[in-house]
Amino acid sequence: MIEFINVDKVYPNKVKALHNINLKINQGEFVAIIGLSGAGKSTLIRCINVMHEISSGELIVDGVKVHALKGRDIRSFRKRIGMIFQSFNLVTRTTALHNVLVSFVPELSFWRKLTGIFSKEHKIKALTALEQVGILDKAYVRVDQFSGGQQQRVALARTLAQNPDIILADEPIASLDPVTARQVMDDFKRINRDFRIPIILNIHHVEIALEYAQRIVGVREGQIVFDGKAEEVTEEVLDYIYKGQVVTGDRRIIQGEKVHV
Ligand SMILES: Nc1ncnc2c1ncn2[C@@H]1O[C@H](COP(=O)(O)OP(=O)(O)OP(=O)(O)O)[C@@H](O)[C@H]1O
Repeated sequence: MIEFINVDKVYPNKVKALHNINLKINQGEFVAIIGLSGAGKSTLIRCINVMHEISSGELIVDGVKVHALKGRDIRSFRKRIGMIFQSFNLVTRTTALHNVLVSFVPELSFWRKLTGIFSKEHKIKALTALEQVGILDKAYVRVDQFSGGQQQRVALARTLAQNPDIILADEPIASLDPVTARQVMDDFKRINRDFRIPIILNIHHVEIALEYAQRIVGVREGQIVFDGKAEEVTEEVLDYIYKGQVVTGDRRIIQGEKVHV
């Protein structure tokens, strides 16, 4: 479980990106974070794997007090969390298989690092991960010959090969066309369903978020202003998340509760 308790994040330039975040995400959930550009979505996600440190409050992941981790403990904690980026972060001049194998480099013995020879076990794990995202037949193709969607699938395979406890994705479909974006979202959904890995992603495509995620967290100006099921997200809720307006005049929705104003 991921738990934010009264979390604030203030960047060194004094921008307060998160204000008093209280959020619990359970095993197996598929959560989409939505909100305007600059609302704090990336910051929220990146605090979970300590790419950004929280400024105050507590962040607890599967019993680990993440806010108290230091040095080597941060590095080993990060290994348990898969991270997918908009830009894929692949080594483009090499094959899909090699891109997945690269994720095993930190655990190789000195001579294997030196020779670049991966074990049979690592190769099986890498090929299995490529099969899980449906591109096993392209294992030996260089990724610079891949479409954006295929590249994102390689990135997902690389993450899966690490057996992550949680998958975070920061705008994973932002640079993909709508058809390819849905294929990548299908992969996320299948992985979430088959392995019960919680998936937390931030996304600008609201209609895709509502189609795929079970739970929607709306962020505005660093605060959670909506937290509820995808089915509960109406036009009115979207107006509230994106514009701060209460369209029908009598309801305000804060963290899943409907508060009369
Ligand atoms: N490294 C940083 N240093 C200083 N300020 C930052 C940093 N990263 C983000 N910010 C600021 O924090 C606020 C939240 O940014 P964040 O990137 O989390 O928003 P976002 O909702 O993910 O936006 P987008 O959808 O455009 O990616 C913004 O005001 C942004 O300018």
